Amino acid sequence: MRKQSVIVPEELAVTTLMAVVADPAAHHSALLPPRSSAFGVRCARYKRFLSQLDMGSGGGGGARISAWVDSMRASSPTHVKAAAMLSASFAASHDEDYNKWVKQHPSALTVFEDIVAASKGKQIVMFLDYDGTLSPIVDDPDRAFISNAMRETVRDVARHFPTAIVSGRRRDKVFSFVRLRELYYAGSHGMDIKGPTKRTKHTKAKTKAVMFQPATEFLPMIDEVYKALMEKTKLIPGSRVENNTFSLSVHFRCVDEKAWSSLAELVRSVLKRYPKLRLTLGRKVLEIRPSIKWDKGKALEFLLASLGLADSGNVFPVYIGDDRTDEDAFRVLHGRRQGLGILVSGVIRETSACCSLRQPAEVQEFLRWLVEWKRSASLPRRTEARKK
Ligand SMILES: O=P(O)(O)OC[C@H]1O[C@H](O[C@H]2O[C@H](CO)[C@@H](O)[C@H](O)[C@H]2O)[C@H](O)[C@@H](O)[C@@H]1O
Repeated sequence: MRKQSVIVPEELAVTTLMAVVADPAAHHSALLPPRSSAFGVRCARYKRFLSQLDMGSGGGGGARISAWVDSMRASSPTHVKAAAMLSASFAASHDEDYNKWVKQHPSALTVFEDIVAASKGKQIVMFLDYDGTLSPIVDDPDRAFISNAMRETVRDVARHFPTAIVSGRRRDKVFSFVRLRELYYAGSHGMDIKGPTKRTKHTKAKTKAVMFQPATEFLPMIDEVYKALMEKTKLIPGSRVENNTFSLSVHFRCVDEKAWSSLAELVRSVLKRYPKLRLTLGRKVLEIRPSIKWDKGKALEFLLASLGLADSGNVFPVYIGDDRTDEDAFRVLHGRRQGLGILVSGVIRETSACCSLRQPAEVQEFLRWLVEWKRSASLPRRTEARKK
């Protein structure tokens, strides 16, 4: 039995401001593979899809920023509103909606048997986001540690399937948390890719050389903006700028809501001079990155190609992520009609993922099940081989 859910004010505030500025392009979410699905539950079709917030700093960017600031103000719940949201009637009606949503995006644990049936005969490739997926969201980005148990689970996963971590963070920072050399790492939202430095049965010698950085020309610009933001954000208590090498994160998790608009204005004023950079919104974080056509979805495609699986019909990529930036990868899977996107969320979210998991603990459970399934599936084969 799944736990009852209550939407938290933070999620509501961010979701509301996203709704105001997002691209209302229609999009359908469907279970993959959509036609030959072996899954018992079909995903619903969404009326609208909130594409990733993209506030280019040039041209109309200013107007869109104001919309963002306005919606931020409008959507920031006061304490009274927050208390009302947590009232019994709010919780009950939200639970009803949430249960409907979960029917459309079933728990990957509930439909586990269907997932492995759909992957039968195919090479599973695992793509894992880091923050909010492998580690819980915490106030201090430098302390978003992965647990030892999760690390061991990911290590086991990598023994059985080619595995990549795809993160908005700096590649070396993610590596310093995860410390598994047998994985692929795609940092800076996929703009900094490196293959495993430890050989596994999935990583042939040549994959060691995998290295791809499509945005190197932006490094001086990113560095300049980092310095400017570090200086200016000193004025906003609780704000924090993180240098992710090919992108920057301006955190507002610890900023008083009353100062959000000042922070947004300040970021806008810096970015005005850099039309080649764009701004997107994550979980209480503004992400600044080059406006090149490269994202986590492209990184997924690049990694499949590096594994020699780009055009294979026999590949089953599984992408697990919690962030809006992960939607790019979910969309790629949707477009390829291949594999499975799993959104990590305990609240209703518009997504192109087919399945859901509520939190990192459930991600770990799912990964463990996958390893167990793979081990037991290869047992008879191993026994046969020993007999010969
Ligand atoms: O792609 P991801 O691996 O999910 O990285 C996205 C951003 O994650 C981090 O920020 C988020 O997690 C922090 C720690 O829990 C939290 O304090 C923050 O509010 C979240 O937005 C990371 O610090 C960013 O650089 C990443 O871009």
